[in-house]
Amino acid sequence: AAIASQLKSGYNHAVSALWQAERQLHKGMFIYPIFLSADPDLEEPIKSLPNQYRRGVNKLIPFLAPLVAKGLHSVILFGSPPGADVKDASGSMADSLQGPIMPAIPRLREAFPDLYLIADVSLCEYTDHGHCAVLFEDGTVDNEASVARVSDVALSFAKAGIHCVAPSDMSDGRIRAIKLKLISARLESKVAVMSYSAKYASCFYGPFREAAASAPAFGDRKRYLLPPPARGLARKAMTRDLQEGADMIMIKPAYPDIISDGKQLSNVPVIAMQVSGEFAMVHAAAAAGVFDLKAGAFETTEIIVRSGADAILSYFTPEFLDWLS
Ligand SMILES: NCC[C@H](CC(=O)O)[C@@H](CN)CCC(=O)O
Ligand SMILES: [Zn+2]
Repeated sequence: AAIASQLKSGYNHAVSALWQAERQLHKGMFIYPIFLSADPDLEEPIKSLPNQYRRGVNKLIPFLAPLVAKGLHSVILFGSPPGADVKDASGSMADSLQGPIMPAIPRLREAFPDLYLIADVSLCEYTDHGHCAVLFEDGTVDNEASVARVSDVALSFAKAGIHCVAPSDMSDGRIRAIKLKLISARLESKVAVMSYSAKYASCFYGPFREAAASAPAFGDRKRYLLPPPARGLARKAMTRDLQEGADMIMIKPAYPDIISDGKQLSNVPVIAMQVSGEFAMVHAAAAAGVFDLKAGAFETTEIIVRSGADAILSYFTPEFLDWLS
């Protein structure tokens, strides 16, 4: 019994301590969130998100080149729309050739042939009401119209050459609708669907909404994003999206228990997003002297990976490309 009680021998060296980590951080698991502007030459810092910028494609390509050389494997594109004057009820700028995403996809594919390109599919940056949905007159979500619109946007991105569409709207049935449209376009084997399956009505999205001008004009997202105390609903949403054909499922914010549940339920990659507020909190804590920034970035990310995440959307991606060998 005394012998079994000895633990320290198992991690008494950096190498055996490394082996205690069932899952290792590596560059290939980082997906860098990009705020893409419709103005091709724009490059402006985002106040609420340390070291993050809104960029047009002409500035984004030279910015990404050294990161790709350092081992960046994937980016996810979030549109930051040209301005409120072009927003409307159905978010028509989302997949417009005058919008931020459509013109950039072929440019990025050509500039970085090996980079895995993901596009967020959401309407909130483009709708005049700021919701990730199409609404009825009374302001409630019209699920059928939302599914139709979101799946059309996903198909547009697919036709433009994106590798993976990531619908973040949480409309019921949008995964099946997107899959069917990809099949009808003969793109079902070329374009993956990464479903934001367990997306919560979290307070941790604040900095993003400032970055992408995507805050709801009225009300909140509580009627279509999951209530933070919910756990069974997340399991139900993840199971449903997997049955509808999701190639990967995403959890956001990066809640460890929900990531762990997702890993149990899923035979495909489980992706976690360390969202803007979680990222900004690490910076704010480090600035307040609570802990060293690098230590905080590593530990919060290692917790996400320990919980089961196979890939992570992280605003710390550029730093990890330097920190990881
Ligand atoms: N749909 C895009 C914005 C959405 C938050 C929201 O619903 O407002 C998240 C991305 N899908 C924000 C992510 C973040 O905060 O980093
Ligand atoms: Zn949205």
